Amino acid sequence: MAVYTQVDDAELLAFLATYDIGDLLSCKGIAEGVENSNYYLHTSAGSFILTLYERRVAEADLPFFLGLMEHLARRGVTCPLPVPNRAGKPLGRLAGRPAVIVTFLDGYSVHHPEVAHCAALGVALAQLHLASADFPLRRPNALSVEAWRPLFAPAAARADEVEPGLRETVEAELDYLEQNWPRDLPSGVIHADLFPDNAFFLGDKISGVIDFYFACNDAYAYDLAICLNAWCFDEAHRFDMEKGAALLSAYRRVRPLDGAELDAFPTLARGAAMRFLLTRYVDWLDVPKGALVRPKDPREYLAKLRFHQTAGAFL
Ligand SMILES: Nc1ncnc2c1ncn2[C@@H]1O[C@H](COP(=O)(O)OP(=O)(O)O)[C@@H](O)[C@H]1O
Ligand SMILES: N[C@@H](CCOP(=O)(O)O)C(=O)O
Repeated sequence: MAVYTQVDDAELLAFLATYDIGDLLSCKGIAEGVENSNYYLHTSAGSFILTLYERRVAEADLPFFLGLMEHLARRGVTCPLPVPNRAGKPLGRLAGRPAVIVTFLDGYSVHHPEVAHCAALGVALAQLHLASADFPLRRPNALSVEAWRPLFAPAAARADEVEPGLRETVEAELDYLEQNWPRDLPSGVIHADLFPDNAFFLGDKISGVIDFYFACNDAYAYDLAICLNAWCFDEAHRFDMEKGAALLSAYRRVRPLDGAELDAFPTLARGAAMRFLLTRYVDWLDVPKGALVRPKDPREYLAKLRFHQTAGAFL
């Protein structure tokens, strides 16, 4: 359960009194997610999500994330909308944390996506890229290739506790990625964390996308590579060619990839595996005391990285 910050009742009621969202009927910590503290709020006016932003979210970036959700919603991408408080502001403070209330989205996330889900995601991702193209704010990707070595270095000595040989694998791969990382690909605002738990479905159709707190400006094809890794491997971490083909061809029907994006894709897929391997690895070693959270296994992304190191081109 991702609840890092416990909110006491009196504080919560005082916070909710600054909103026009009816009377509180129930408030429950949410048993998913790893980054922020999320609570499900049921009020006399409906359902909402209360998010308290934790260690990886810089307060200065919140106008980008909240503005992006409003921008995408205006362009037909179903995503949560920040609810303004009585003073007209979406952002408040609760239990010492920046906090927002957003609208609740119907739908469910699929734990084991099928081919049809991957195809639907490909369309939704391409539409998201087109819809965000004229979003005026910018946020560089704070977790791109330049950030990976500084993220790993302080924790490198403990890598073999997680998996023998992990340190050497990561260091050699960082050398490769730093030398070969593609630049000047078509870029814009990307979601950067569109995992199955962040896409909601009703039937085979995507009903909404959540969790824009890693969104940033970066290469569109990198976002596609992140999704390929997150959606198109089976539970034993083996690549599923049919799902990969479904995701990529559905994406390309809405937003074609150019030659440079196709050439770069294998390296982007390696980088996308490295990025989640590293954040999972550092989180695995450092679960905050008292947090109700199930850290995600870095070895899943080590397996995906190893696949891409040997797979070469598959587009
Ligand atoms: N707007 C929303 N509507 C419905 N459920 C939501 C919404 N936002 C978050 N959730 C629920 O909360 C969980 C955690 O949210 P998420 O944004 O992924 O958290 P984190 O940033 O901590 O990873 C989601 O998996 C989902 O079940
Ligand atoms: N998707 C990331 C972790 C971020 O968690 P999320 O619940 O916000 O998607 C991973 O799987 O490592």
